[in-house]
Amino acid sequence: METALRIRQLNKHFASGRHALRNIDLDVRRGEMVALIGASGSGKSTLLRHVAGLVAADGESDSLIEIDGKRVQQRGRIDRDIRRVRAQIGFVFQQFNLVARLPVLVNVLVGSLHRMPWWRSWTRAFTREERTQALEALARVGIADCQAQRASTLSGGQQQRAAIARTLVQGAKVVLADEPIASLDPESSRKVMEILARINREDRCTVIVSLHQVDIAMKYCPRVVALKQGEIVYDGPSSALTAPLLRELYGVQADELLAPPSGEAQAQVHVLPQPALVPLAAAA
Ligand SMILES: Nc1ncnc2c1ncn2[C@@H]1O[C@H](COP(=O)(O)OP(=O)(O)OP(=O)(O)O)[C@@H](O)[C@H]1O
Repeated sequence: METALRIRQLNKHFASGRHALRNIDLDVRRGEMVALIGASGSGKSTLLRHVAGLVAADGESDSLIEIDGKRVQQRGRIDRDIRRVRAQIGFVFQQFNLVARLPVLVNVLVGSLHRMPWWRSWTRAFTREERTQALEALARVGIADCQAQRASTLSGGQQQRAAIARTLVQGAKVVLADEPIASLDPESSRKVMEILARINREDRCTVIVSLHQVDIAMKYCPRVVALKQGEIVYDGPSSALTAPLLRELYGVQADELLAPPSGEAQAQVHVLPQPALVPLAAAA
């Protein structure tokens, strides 16, 4: 088994005293597409930020996070070589994180900066080959015709697709998408999720995507990891995650996860067979 992500004993207390992540152990195999679900405040973003090496775990813990066998952080210390590890990780955040005033093509080309000598990255002297590659990535996500526009003029869905194109140019092995569809309409959400599923299938890119809605997770991700108050309460096939099981796991909070952004896929949750409660250990 090629492990794309390994997390051991991850704990995080914020300065406020909030215990945001509790004893997280998680392995994701290369080429998996995994949904991270949970009610608001359950720790999804905090977990992804730890995986990205943007936040350090509790110092006194025996924690470890590795991507593709390379250490992101251990015992609360971000690895010195984190830039090299991050070059393997593509980020797609809710807030798009594109440079608004720059053209879409340049935003996508930023994905290739880690392969360049510093002087070229400073002058943004991209080669013809790099530009062609960026255009191909934009074509794959269906927005090649927007390449010359400023990023700020794109719709939310288009900006998210540009962020995905940037991860393609980067050659990311693992894509971390933190609520990438949270602020999008149903049609844009569908497009973004389909593109993520396609790069997972076609490029064997490991995708870990945090989502609010279970119906979307079930539609696109074979595996679901569910968090509740910083703890993994379910890790298993999305097909086994039924509405009654969610209610059992989350109580009243389940309604937040079952509420559809549109009517689109919600019916799937209800037509599934009665739940076989999957114990955590067996599901992992
Ligand atoms: N920098 C911080 N300082 C203090 N507490 C924080 C910080 N970041 C997150 N938290 C707390 O940690 C908990 C988990 O937050 P997190 O943003 O990871 O949840 P989430 O599942 O991503 O929520 P949402 O779906 O609303 O984005 C919350 O209680 C939040 O208030």
